[in-house]
Amino acid sequence: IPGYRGRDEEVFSKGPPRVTYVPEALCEKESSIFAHYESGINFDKYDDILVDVSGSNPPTAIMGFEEAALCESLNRNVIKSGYKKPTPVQKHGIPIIAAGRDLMACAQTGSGKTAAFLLPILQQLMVDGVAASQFSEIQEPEVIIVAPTRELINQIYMEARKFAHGTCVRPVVVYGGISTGHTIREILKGCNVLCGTPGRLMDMIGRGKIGLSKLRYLVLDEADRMLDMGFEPAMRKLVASPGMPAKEDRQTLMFSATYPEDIQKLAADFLKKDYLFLAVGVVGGACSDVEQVVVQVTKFSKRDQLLEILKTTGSERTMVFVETKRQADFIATFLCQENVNTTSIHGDREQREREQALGDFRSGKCPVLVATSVAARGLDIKDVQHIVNFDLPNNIDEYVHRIGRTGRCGNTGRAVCFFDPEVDSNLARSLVKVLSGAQQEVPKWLEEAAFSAYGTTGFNPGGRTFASTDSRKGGSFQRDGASHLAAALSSGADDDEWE
Ligand SMILES: Nc1ncnc2c1ncn2[C@@H]1O[C@H](COP(=O)(O)OP(=O)(O)OP(=O)(O)O)[C@@H](O)[C@H]1O
Repeated sequence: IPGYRGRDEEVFSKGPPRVTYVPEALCEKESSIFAHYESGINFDKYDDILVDVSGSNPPTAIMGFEEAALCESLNRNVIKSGYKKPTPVQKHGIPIIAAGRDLMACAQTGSGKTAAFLLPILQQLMVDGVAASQFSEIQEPEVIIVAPTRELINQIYMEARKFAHGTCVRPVVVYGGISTGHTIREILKGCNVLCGTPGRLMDMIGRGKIGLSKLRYLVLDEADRMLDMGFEPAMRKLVASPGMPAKEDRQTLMFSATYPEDIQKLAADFLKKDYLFLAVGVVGGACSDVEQVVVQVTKFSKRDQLLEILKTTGSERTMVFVETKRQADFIATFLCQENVNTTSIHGDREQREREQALGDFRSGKCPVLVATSVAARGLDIKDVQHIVNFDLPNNIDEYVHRIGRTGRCGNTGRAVCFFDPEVDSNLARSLVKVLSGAQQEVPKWLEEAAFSAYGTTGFNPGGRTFASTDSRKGGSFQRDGASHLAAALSSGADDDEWE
């Protein structure tokens, strides 16, 4: 029989082929573990951002890492990471978490949210003296961290590994697109801090490799994304899993740069009643270290305009965001034909290819990365100077995350966005708000587009200078109707994790 290769061969198996990809082993050299880029000239300006903590009895903020009373190894790792002074989300977040409180924290992109939760959690594990056991067939982590994409959870894992270096706390990462056998072997070597995307995480729990009875910390990074329509069912399933401590018996921590009010309300289901809400600056505001430029285009002129921009950026790292996976392939191919060194990342590429693409971009081998929204959130890549929104997303929060891939940690960056009035006018109003909120110039034509798109009632682009908006306060935050729904539907189009 043609193609017959024996009874147990994959030829006859149903469903997608088995994933066999195993990522390369990580470099164990300290220079690699602690590799970092420098904070930028605006790092100290973080201190000028208004901070609002709401909820009862918040602990006092710390001013320096020494006040965090970290143990010696953690302190050493903080120093080796090049951190001299905490950012605002760390100054407030660290003592809140150390005090055992639940937290919903909102702080601008690139301002150090990851360390704000990792450091106090690791510190507590060190105090309690946990040690990963290699001899157990079921591993029971003290900490679970979830994030929406594979590359982001891997990055969080790398941060956890860095801060836990030289301690007996063992972080492990699990995500789709890599060999399940490999994942299980890594878990069984011992696991205190489990970083995972929801699909693979639930799979490991379902297979009985991960038990939840020792869980003390549940962290949702990009929390608004984790609780929108795409992932909410998985999160509900996770907290309802057998053995999962009730919310009263665990600490639940949520972080993001954006928090639609409806999501905040829903998030409260996962948090203790007396959770604290920490807002650094404007909830959902863009990072003001990113210079934002909006260019009016037509769908026919975009490609040439992109080429023009890339001529000026040269070998500086640039991320080009597009709306669909097909468009990503198409634009990447086009740029390669024009001799621009380009790679691409999106949900239809194999994990091996995705990691290669990100690696080539990080190293500078390919200075241009064409990406879908799968790369919009959380990724922290050195020296990304430019963002181009070739296609605008249909939701402003997504825009805020995308442009936040530059201008990180006090560095400056530039984001150009193509605005095609034929298709993008529904975003005009919120775009004007975000631009003015970040003290950026608003083009006259865009302001007009915003007026004509929505009428003038209640439209006050410059009005929101500081609006901490804990939804429990009743909220002064106004959102465009149905934008959250649109966001959920659109971002679901290229997110991870159901294998
Ligand atoms: N206190 C600090 N001093 C110096 N560098 C820091 C400090 N805190 C964080 N960093 C660095 O700043 C960069 C951005 O941090 P991080 O990725 O945690 O930002 P974020 O707030 O989670 O952003 P996003 O919203 O995009 O996910 C990282 O490279 C991190 O190592």
